[in-house]
Amino acid sequence: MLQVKNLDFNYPNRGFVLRSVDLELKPGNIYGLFGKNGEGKSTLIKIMAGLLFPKSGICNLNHTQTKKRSPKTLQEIFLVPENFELPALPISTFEKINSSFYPNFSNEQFYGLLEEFQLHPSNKISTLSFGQKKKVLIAFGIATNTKILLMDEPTNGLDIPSKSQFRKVMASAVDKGQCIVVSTHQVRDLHSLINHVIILDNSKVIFDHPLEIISKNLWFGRATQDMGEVIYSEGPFGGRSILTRKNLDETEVDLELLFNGVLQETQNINQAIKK
Ligand SMILES: Nc1ncnc2c1ncn2[C@@H]1O[C@H](COP(=O)(O)OP(=O)(O)OP(=O)(O)O)[C@@H](O)[C@H]1O
Repeated sequence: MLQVKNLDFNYPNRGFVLRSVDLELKPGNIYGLFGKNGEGKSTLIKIMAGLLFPKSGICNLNHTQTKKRSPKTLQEIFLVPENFELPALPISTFEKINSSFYPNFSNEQFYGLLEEFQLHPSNKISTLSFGQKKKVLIAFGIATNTKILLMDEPTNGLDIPSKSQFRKVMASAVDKGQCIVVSTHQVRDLHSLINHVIILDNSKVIFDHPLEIISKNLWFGRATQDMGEVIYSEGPFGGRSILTRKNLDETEVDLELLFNGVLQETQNINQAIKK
């Protein structure tokens, strides 16, 4: 569905932010996009949304380059950016003006989500807090039912109850055939939500695997000496570790541990997955 091939990108007069990036994003998946500060997550998401153009290589949605910004392509992509400005209008007026750009927009879904987020259609957007504005945009983004839904740090600005509300809404409200990309540092907020992990480091994609394959091949937890070879460990012996799974019972993927492990032991972890 969304194909990124041999993509390079740099801002004017700056070094490369992205180099030789290859990705193949498929419908029905929720991708977690991780990377340290400044590794290019927002840049990649903006390229996917057709807001920035690659220096070389391609980013295609269903064989059409997003940089061409054709209406047919743009009506199938929605981006919830990290920072944004919304007009000083009641939420319902914002919906009426903007929903017409998205042929699969569902009013019912949008107003249902607003209710879930305890917002009223008559609320004037300019009077809302940043977190509440973000909820308006998240609800709107989900209700667009676009083929691609891109979310850059969606839980940034949400309070603790709203973060679990976000997970609940995402799990139940998103179309199961959609392709969703969520970039965040708050890996715990994506717990039980994503089913594919992408990690950017040093301008490159260094990890790109489905959660199912990760949990099939890696073991996460506090290891004892007889359990086998530790690939990555945090703290002294007995700290949280990643092991090759072999005959060990399946464990839940610890996203934070995986992220730290991949940054330190990129090759060994990728090898353990490909064995
Ligand atoms: N408009 C811009 N002009 C020049 N350089 C930029 C611009 N926007 C971002 N950069 C640089 O590009 C690099 C990647 O930035 P980007 O915002 O994509 O990273 P990120 O992974 O999303 O970071 P964070 O996790 O901090 O949000 C950084 O070094 C940043 O300084």
